[in-house]
Amino acid sequence: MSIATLESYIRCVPDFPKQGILFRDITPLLNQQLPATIDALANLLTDEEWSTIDAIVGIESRGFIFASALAYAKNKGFLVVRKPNKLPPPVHQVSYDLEYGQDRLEISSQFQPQRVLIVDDVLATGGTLNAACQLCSLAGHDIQQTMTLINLADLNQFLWQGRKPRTLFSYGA
Ligand SMILES: O=P(O)(O)OC[C@H]1O[C@H](OP(=O)(O)OP(=O)(O)O)[C@H](O)[C@@H]1O
Ligand SMILES: Nc1ncnc2[nH]cnc12
Repeated sequence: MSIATLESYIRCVPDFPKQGILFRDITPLLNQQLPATIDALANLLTDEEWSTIDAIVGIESRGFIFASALAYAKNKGFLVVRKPNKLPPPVHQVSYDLEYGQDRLEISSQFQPQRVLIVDDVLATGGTLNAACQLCSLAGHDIQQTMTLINLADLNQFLWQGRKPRTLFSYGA
């Protein structure tokens, strides 16, 4: 399955959830092409790169879909970055800006440091992925790579320690 064919399952919805936002609806892709999408995401890293990863960090909530499926496919551990007041203590917290709003994210501080890949569905302004990177660092994890299904490249120039995220579908820039 080509990347262009997979991309055709993403629906563009103007002015959702607010005027001026072009929302990328991944639900048709999830319904029709989830296994092929997970395979394509897994192929964004080489076997050598996968060998450097102990656990995949998923960002609530759409990030959980891809991160947990990748953890299963690549036989890796799974860690969660969650919205506020969902995780029991002890946690680390970071506040950040969204394309449409403000939020806070948390990670558990109960786990030993691990070599991680951070995964989300969409990279828009980069606030969420940046917050997840900060949280992983606070928790002592070693960030090997970041990955998103979609990069809205007009809205960010995201780099973590000089490295670009791995992305399947990039729009703009
Ligand atoms: O790059 P940014 O501007 O930070 O935006 C990207 C984030 O926005 C969406 O999350 P949302 O908070 O809507 O949560 P959801 O996954 O629960 O729908 C999306 O799933 C990303 O996590
Ligand atoms: N434009 C967008 N489409 C889908 N999810 C998003 N999350 C943040 N911005 C988004």
